[in-house]
Amino acid sequence: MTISPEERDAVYKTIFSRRDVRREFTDTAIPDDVLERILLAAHHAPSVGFMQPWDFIVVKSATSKKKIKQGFLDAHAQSSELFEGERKNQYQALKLEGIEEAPLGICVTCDRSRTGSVVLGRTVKPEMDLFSAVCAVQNLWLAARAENVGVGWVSIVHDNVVRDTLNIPDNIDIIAYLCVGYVEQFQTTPDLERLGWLPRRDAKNAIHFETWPDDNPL
Ligand SMILES: Cc1cc2c(cc1C)N(C[C@H](O)[C@H](O)[C@H](O)COP(=O)(O)O)c1[nH]c(=O)[nH]c(=O)c1N2
Repeated sequence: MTISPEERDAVYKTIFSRRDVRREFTDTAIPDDVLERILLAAHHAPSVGFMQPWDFIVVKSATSKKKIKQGFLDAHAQSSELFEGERKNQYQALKLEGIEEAPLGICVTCDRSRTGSVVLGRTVKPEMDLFSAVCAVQNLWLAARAENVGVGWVSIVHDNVVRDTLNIPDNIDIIAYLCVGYVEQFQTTPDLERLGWLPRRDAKNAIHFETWPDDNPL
């Protein structure tokens, strides 16, 4: 199957216009067929040894969202102590989640023992199963963008809060808590760039040939 130039352009458009969404969610419900397509795309991610270690927990209840939001507030307060001076003020002014505004939460997990202890491709790099679950997150994020649905990743919550709220067993790793919903708009630049937290690194400084450069520019 060949991808036509128009289809290729749509893929790049999706990649470059994907954003982490934290504030622009609307309450419009996501139709079941749209959610199914997004989750099916996530489920078709590559995975080490084809172990497909992920599960997706769709969270709709206001009670669960409230608990996770409280977990965010606690972790955020702790995190802000790690920044100093003006940087701390800047950190505290950022909106870094849309847990209660988003109509859906999706928790992505990883079952590291799903297909037994020896996994093709994981034998010398044990973290490959976790990376596979992250590939599922990226598929989900891009498929959502193609459906004009926004996604925001919230990692400023301790795992135990998400685990207790969603009844996730101890042997299952928590990879991501995602806020998902239709949005008023997708920003053209990342919020952290637009608000002066960090600039986008020049792509040409990230791409090297043959060896690690002597002087690796930012
Ligand atoms: C693993 C991981 C974890 C997080 C994120 C991303 C990833 C990949 N990001 C989103 C992140 O800030 C964002 O992707 C970058 O700022 C780039 O912006 P765009 O995604 O291009 O809009 C994120 N954003 C946020 O507001 N709160 C968070 O807790 C996190 N956590």
